[in-house]
Amino acid sequence: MLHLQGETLGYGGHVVLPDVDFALHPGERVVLLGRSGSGKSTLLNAVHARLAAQGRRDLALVPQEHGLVPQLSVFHNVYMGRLDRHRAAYNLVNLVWPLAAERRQVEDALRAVGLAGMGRRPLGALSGGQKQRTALARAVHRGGAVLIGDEPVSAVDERHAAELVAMLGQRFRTMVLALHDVALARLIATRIVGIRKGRLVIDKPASRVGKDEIDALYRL
Ligand SMILES: Nc1ncnc2c1ncn2[C@@H]1O[C@H](COP(=O)(O)OP(=O)(O)OP(=O)(O)O)[C@@H](O)[C@H]1O
Repeated sequence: MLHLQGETLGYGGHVVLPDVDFALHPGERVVLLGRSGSGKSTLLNAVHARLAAQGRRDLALVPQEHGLVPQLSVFHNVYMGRLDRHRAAYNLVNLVWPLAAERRQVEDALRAVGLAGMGRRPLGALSGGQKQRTALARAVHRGGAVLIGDEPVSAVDERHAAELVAMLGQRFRTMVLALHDVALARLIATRIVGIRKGRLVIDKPASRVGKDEIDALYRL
C-alpha cells in the first residue's frame, strides 16, 4: 500500500529522519514508539501525505493537536470528517441547521467514543479528554480503510484508552499510530517501529520485540 525507500524526512533544511525505509501493508496495526522529538509525528505525517497523494480518500487522520474548531459545536467538528463527500451547499445547510440524517450519523460516531448526546455542546466547553474523543469521533465518522493517529488517546485514562484503541481497530483495517503507552502498544500492535536518534532501529512483528529493545529506545 505504501513504501518509503531511502527517503529523507524533515522540515526545510532540518533533517529529522534521513534515509527512511518504511513499508505499510493492508491489515497491519503499526505502532510507532520513541522518545519525545524522535520523529514519530514526522513519519506519520509523511505516511499520511504519501497515501493522500496516491489519491486515497479512504483515509482518516487524528493529528496530535486534534485539528478541531473551537468556535463550532461537537456536531460540526465531527461532521467535518465527511466535508469532502458533499457539495458546498449541502455542507452550508448542515452548518446552519443540521439535517436529521446527519445528526443520527454523527450521533453514532459520538456513541462509539463515549460522547453520546453531546453533539450540541460547544467544543470550547469540553475537557481535554472529551476534545480528544471528538477528534476520534470525526475519524470514525469519516471511516475508511486506514487510520493515521498521532497519540490519539493520550488525554484519556488507561482503561478507556485501551477500549478506544480496540474500537478503532474494529473500524479501520489498517492503522499507524504513535503511542507513548508501551503496554497499550503491545496490546494493539501487529508491528512495532521504534525510532531513536533519527533511525528506525526497530521494525518487526510486535511479538518479536523484547522489553530491552523498547527500554533502549527511551534511554538518554
Ligand atoms: N514544523 C516543524 N518545523 C521544524 N522542525 C520541526 C517541526 N515539527 C517538528 N520539528 C522537529 O522535528 C523533530 C521531530 O519532531 P516530531 O514531532 O516528529 O517528534 P515526535 O517523536 O512526534 O515527538 P512527540 O512525542 O513529542 O510528539 C524535533 O526535533 C522537532 O523539534
